[in-house]
Amino acid sequence: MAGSPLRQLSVLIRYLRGERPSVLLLALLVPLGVGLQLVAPQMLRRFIDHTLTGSPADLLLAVAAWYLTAALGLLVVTVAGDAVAARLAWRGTNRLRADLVAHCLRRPSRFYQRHPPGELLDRVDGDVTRLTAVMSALVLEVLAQLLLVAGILGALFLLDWRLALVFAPFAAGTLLLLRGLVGRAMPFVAARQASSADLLGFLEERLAGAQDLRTNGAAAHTLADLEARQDELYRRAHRAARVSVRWPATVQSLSTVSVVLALGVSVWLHDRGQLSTGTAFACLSYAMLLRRPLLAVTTRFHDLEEAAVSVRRLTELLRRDEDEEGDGADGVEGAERKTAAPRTGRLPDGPLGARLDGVFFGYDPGEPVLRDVSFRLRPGERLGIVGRTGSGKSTVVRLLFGLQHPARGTVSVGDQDVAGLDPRALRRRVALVTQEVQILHATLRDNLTFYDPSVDDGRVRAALDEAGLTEWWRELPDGLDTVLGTGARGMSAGQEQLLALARVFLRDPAVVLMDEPTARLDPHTERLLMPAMGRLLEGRTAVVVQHRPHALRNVHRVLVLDGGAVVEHGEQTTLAADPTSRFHELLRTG
Ligand SMILES: Nc1ncnc2c1ncn2[C@@H]1O[C@H](COP(=O)(O)OP(=O)(O)OP(=O)(O)O)[C@@H](O)[C@H]1O
Repeated sequence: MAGSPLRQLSVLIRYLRGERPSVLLLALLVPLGVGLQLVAPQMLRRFIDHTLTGSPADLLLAVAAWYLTAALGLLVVTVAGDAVAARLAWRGTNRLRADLVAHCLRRPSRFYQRHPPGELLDRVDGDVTRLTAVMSALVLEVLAQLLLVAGILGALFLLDWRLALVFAPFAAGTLLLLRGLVGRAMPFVAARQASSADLLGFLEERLAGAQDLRTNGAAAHTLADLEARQDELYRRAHRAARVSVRWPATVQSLSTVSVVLALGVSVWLHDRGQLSTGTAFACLSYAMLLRRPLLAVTTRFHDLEEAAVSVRRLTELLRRDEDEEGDGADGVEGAERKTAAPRTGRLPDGPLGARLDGVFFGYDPGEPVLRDVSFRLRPGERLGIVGRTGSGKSTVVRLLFGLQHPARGTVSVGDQDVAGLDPRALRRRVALVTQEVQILHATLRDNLTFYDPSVDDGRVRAALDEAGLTEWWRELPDGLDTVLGTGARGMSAGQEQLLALARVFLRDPAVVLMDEPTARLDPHTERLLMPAMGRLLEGRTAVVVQHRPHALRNVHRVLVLDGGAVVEHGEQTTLAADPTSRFHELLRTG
């Protein structure tokens, strides 16, 4: 029974820390329940023997009363044990779930590329819920049942040592067989669970993009894809079930053998006058009782193996892979980490400049995305970056925001190397606006303050006004308390983007990074956003990435990237007026 599933499950023990009273109560209830189950056949034995020997009625009544008391006691103990175990399991798994969510929140973007939301949901909720059921069953059933097997053998020994001699090898053999079987189904269960997570990831992705799929006529293909994945899941689930069902069937047959054995031995000893009728009956009761723990443990195997696979998947998710995923605290991709030195640097108050010096960078080794990129922005200066798709524009922004670090060269903000800055300190002074805006299912206030109660409503209102959302938010039914997001009040794409700007106004950063914030907006909405963007950039150092060069406004200088290299860099007005410049050509060709 100390096979691999139980070893896997032992990692859960740390989530039960602080639950000592409940664990102690269970440690009391489990043997008590086992004891009560063991005394019942003894009562029966006495009752039968007293009946056959013509004992007085009040003695028989007393034995019957004790039998009933034991049965009632067993009921109470079982219910109490179940309640304590369930509470223990819920508290433990809640801690595990919180640990997982905290871990996911610290992971860098690459982690989310590797684990789509559907798959994470399957782990954080599906796997953890599976464990809730098994954690209570594990503590109660497996321990109690093993104890019961030992107790039954002990009771048989007390009845007649020859009975124990017959049953001990049988029980030991069955347990040994079970031990050998533990873990056999795990690879199949793991394959089924992986397939199920894959299906959930697929569903989440396709449902999120339902509108695009429908408008582009890809619905039929999605359904065909779904069918293939469902078939695969069915095949794997079927295989796992086939392997898992073998063991209960084996134990069921062996249990039947044990009852026949009990009958045979009891009748033989009874016939020879060496066993009273009551004792023969008690022996039969114990043989029947022995089936229960063996069968329970066996049928629990399936759950145990499922849980063990879930634990393995969760441990894999929780494991920190420094080389691949960064240190988890700052969202920096580890492969691009330039230095392992602690990032504790702070930025000075007041306006900040920004610069890149001879920066080389690649997401994958041997594939440079930026090549010797340099520029310098004085405090309050604004740079526009243009270039074709894939030329490396967003990557420059990601480097300045500290999401990645260069392989060679230096990226600095406020004359400090970003690689040495505390990420939280950096993000207090540098803000990033992209085309992706996440609206939380929370109040308008919380959507701006991110649950920081120290931000007063006056500042929140001022930020909304500066973003040009005055009319909109004043018409909301509950003002700042109006709940936004999924299933609540809907917002247009332009309003969402303005809300993203309001978040930045509220933080009042020294440096603003804009990565194509208007890319998903139509030209009309884009124009509506321009005044707010102008106000946000005013007086701040900024880098604005634009795919469409004509949309580039409010910048002093322009940098043109091509294939990761700077091919042009100069004053926006000068370059726009020079018909030989790349910027002029981009403006002309759009
Ligand atoms: N996370 C990533 N992992 C691997 N390669 C990436 C990653 N992000 C971007 N790239 C690659 O790096 C190159 C530059 O990408 P980047 O997003 O910086 O270009 P861009 O100029 O901003 O493009 P666009 O205008 O389409 O947004 C591209 O070839 C892209 O495929």
